[in-house]
Amino acid sequence: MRLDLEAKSFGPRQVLGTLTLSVTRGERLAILGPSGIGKSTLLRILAGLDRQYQGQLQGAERLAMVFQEAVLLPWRDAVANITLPTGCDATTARDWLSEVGLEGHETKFPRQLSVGQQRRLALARAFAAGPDILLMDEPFASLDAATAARMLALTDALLNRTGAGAVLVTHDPAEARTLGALALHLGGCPARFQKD
Ligand SMILES: Nc1ncnc2c1ncn2[C@@H]1O[C@H](COP(=O)(O)OP(=O)(O)OP(=O)(O)O)[C@@H](O)[C@H]1O
Repeated sequence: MRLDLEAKSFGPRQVLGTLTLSVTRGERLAILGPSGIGKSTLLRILAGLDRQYQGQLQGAERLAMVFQEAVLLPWRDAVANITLPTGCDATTARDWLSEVGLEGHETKFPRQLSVGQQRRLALARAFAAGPDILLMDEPFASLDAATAARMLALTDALLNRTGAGAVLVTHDPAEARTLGALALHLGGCPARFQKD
């Protein structure tokens, strides 16, 4: 996919300026920058969730998104949390649960899972959708350091195994390095990609 952005504004306030971003299967990008600079706004444009901008988005790739909060269906068990949004069958869902270390938790509801387990369920759901590109908005934030490191390693392994590309929004350059992602730094007003 490729985004040629000219401008993104909220009302009279221009948040993002001219920038170009392209990513395909097997490639990994990280969007870095301070709080409020426009990282999530940029990711929402890439995801097709925000169409109110000047510019062009190209690409027919299959996308899946992972958010900072797991955003699960509270009244459905772990398997249904994967089958309902993705349309995959229960066997595939169980396989993905096992891939993320949630074997034995198939019939649990989100509230019966720890925060780290809920995040892994959200990751399993994202990969079960068979994405070409995984869009991730701070998926490792607000986890304790050990859990975040395990999630990062798991994400790396699953991206390797599936060949999916990734765009990671993060505050943390170390996360970008661990994933081997090309780091793009947003800065300025309106924000653009800064040269290193
Ligand atoms: N729906 C909206 N309406 C008006 N302003 C918005 C809206 N969404 C975001 N903004 C503003 O756009 C700017 C960029 O927000 P964004 O959430 O993209 O930043 P961010 O870099 O992801 O920040 P953080 O790292 O804190 O999540 C902020 O100043 C924010 O207040």
